[in-house]
Amino acid sequence: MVRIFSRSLRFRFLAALGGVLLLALISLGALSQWVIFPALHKEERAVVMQELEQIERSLQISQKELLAQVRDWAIWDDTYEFIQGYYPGYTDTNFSQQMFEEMRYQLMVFFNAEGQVHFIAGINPATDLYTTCHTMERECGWAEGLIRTMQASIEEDPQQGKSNLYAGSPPLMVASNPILRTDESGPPQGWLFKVRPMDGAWRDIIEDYTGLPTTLSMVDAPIDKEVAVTITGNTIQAQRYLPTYPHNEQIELGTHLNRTSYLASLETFRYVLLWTACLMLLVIALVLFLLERIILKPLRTLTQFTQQVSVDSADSANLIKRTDEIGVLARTFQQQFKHQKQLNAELIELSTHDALTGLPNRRLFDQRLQEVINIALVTGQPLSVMMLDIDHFKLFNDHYGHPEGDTCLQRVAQTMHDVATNQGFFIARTGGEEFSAMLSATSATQAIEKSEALSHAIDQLKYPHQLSPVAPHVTVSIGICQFDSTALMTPTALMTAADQALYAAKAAGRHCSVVYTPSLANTPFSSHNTPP
Ligand SMILES: Nc1nc2c(ncn2[C@@H]2O[C@H](COP(=O)(O)OP(=O)(O)OP(=O)(O)O)[C@@H](O)[C@H]2O)c(=O)[nH]1
Repeated sequence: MVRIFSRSLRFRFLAALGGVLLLALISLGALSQWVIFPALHKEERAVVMQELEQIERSLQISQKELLAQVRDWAIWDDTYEFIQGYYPGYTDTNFSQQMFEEMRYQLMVFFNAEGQVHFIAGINPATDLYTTCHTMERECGWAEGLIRTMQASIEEDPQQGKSNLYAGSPPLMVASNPILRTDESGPPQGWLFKVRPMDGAWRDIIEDYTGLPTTLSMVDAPIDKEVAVTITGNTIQAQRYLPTYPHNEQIELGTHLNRTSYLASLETFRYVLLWTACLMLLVIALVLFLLERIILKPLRTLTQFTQQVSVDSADSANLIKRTDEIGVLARTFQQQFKHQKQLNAELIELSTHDALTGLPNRRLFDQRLQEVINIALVTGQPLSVMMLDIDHFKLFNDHYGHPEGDTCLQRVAQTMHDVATNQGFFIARTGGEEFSAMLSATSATQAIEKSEALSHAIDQLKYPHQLSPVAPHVTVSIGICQFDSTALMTPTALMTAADQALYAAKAAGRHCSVVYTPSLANTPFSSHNTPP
């Protein structure tokens, strides 16, 4: 059963479809895992990196702005005079805590042409007190470290005119420029440094400007990469590691992005994926249902139909009525069946009937005889058989010719058939001009009556037989034998006995009926054509 199912069209189709479906689902999963999800993630990284670049640009703008401011002060004749000691009122006129706070400066340092401190102004980050000094001692001691770094920078690069980031808490933005005349003629008379803290206020400005969350901190341990992207829970962070002067520390400038929208698109995609898979399953289920209804079920019915299992069922009737290919096939099969049935019937007729007379032949007679003997044995009813032979038929043939002999055989056979049908017994042509009859529920005495009816009917034909010494017309001799159930006669023995009775009839002058008696047992048979 399992084997038949596994070979069936339905199973093979289901297996193939299952395979295709599995493949499609695996492909969908693989596509999501290795193409779509990474693409979404890449896009998310690109977005956060873009935002970081925006913040970096703002930082650069901020640095340029500070540089522009320091340059503005450094290339100013007042400053030029001040650094040479010609303008004593310069500091009173131009410096105040308010100016530092408005400009968000932490420190301004003027160096003379020898690189020595000329003037310092700044707000101490520890005390928030505004101080001005001419040396880096006492009130301005807090700035000493910074000032030494600036001096090292001047020694390293007297050209200055640049902006650097200095390590610190908070980190610092430092811009410097040589002090020159307004027309920038002549050698520099010193250097001016401006320091702006990159504190919370600075971050707020950057955030206002970019609209992006910004983080800024010193890196504890050095990191050997310029940029990093990390994901923590629902947040993706991007960090840029900026070097500080004099290149021994790093500032981490970063931004972060809430992944809600990314996770939402991921969720939407998964949802779409799930629904696609469900839809695929639904479509396949629908296809299978339609396939079953439209093709497989009719095919099954057609198969049963072709196997002749349910030719007459309602399903088969519906099958015949169909207008599609299956209907055409079913009608073709039906025609074939009819034709085959007809051929079979003709074949059976040919194999069991005599071609000349149309009467049953010996084969059918022998089959029936065995059956009626079995019935007689069961029911105990009498059974008789007859053997009939046309008298001097050789003379008939010799005189009238073989074709006329055939016609005579047909007329005699038809007459005997009519009588047999009328009297209710079975008759067959079992030899050339020899016929045999079997009479169920008939004793030998009753059989004599029927044999006489047969003989009389043939006489009535008055079929001319000029050379017959018996009569001027065709006559028959008949041998009769009743089946002896007690002796358990075989069909052959029964017919042999009837043949012996026929021989006796021939011997008795023909045109008569003789019933078999045991005294005839030694009579030679099948020689009813021989007695004179
Ligand atoms: N026309 C024709 N003759 C046949 C056919 N079958 C057998 N015969 C003839 O029937 C004849 C039988 O002859 P015999 O066996 O000598 O018997 P008979 O001449 O009838 O003599 P008895 O039987 O002794 O009366 C033969 O001449 C066969 O040729 C047939 O189909 N057609």
